[in-house]
Amino acid sequence: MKRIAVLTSGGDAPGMNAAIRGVVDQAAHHGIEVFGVFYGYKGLVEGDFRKLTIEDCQDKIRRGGTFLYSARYPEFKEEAYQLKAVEQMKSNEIDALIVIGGDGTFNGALQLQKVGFPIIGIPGTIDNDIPGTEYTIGFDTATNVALEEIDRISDTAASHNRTFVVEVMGRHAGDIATWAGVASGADSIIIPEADFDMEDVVRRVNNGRKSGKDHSIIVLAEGVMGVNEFVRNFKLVDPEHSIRGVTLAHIQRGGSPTARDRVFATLMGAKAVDALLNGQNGIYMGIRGEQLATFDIAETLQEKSHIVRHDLYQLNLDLTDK
Ligand SMILES: Nc1ncnc2c1ncn2[C@@H]1O[C@H](COP(=O)(O)OP(=O)(O)O)[C@@H](O)[C@H]1O
Ligand SMILES: O=P(O)(O)OC[C@H]1O[C@](O)(COP(=O)(O)O)[C@@H](O)[C@@H]1O
Ligand SMILES: [Mg+2]
Repeated sequence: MKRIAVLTSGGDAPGMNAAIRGVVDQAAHHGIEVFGVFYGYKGLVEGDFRKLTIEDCQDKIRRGGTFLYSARYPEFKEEAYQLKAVEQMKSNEIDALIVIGGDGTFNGALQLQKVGFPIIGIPGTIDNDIPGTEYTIGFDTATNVALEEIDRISDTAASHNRTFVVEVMGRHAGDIATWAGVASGADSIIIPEADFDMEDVVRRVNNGRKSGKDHSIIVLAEGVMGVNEFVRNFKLVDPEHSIRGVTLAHIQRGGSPTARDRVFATLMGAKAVDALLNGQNGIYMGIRGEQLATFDIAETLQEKSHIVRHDLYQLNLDLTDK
């Protein structure tokens, strides 16, 4: 193996730069060249790539986003585009590809493997929604950003004895909501993985107030419903309640990555290179029990679905049941 390529795809996630740096520096350590592909699969199809140097990666570790840029490129679901991507890599003497992204990105990589091109995945998405691994790059930073914003909102909520509904990201996954909710001591956490009853939510909020709380926080995962709809529904049960809604949106995806995101991303980047050198293909790097673990991409995507931490969700239910 003399030359490999790396790309980032789907929603950017803080820590992707650390993973790219891990790939480039580990490859240099083994005397392998790395080509950086710009704009995910779009750049792969269009041949938008160039050799990355150690200098390119210097200092990127502390920056959010991805310096290789990202794209959502639905065309890549078509075989003709996949074959074009393989042709681009072969004509540039690229022997293997490392993809950093979410479940969609992994599906794209699987197609490349099916047509005979070696690939390795690195889970990069703030959603933490890839089956198998307990952790995806960017989840820790996004959760901490959400938490910091909830803390700020709590100051103004308390000053007016208000309830705030804070909508956080996660597409179909309740991970950011669960973790930011438990970490902020929220009165209620609403996630797509669990049914909820608005009467019960209102009861918990009002019981909290009767117990002496001066404000209330509800953390709502975007996959359930929009924050305005939630506030409207809340008011149907308790029309006089002083309640406001906030959507954190893309604020959660930006900013300098946490140490956890940088460290795991670096580890997975470096070990992805080692895996290619060991002849491995079609797997992704993940974390299980705080240790590096590898998972078969095809098997994982076909047979497993992501599971939110129901124990943490239940913990919050218990703690808010007065
Ligand atoms: N089934 C698929 N086959 C081929 N490529 C796919 C497939 N699903 C997604 N992709 C590619 O991966 C990209 C990123 O997927 P997306 O779901 O947007 O983000 P993420 O990888 O973060 O989940 C898509 O824009 C597309 O280029
Ligand atoms: O940035 P966009 O295109 O508006 O997409 C928003 C979505 O991207 C995410 O931030 C990350 O999701 P992916 O990792 O699947 O790209 C989701 O939480 C959110 O629903
Ligand atoms: Mg996704």
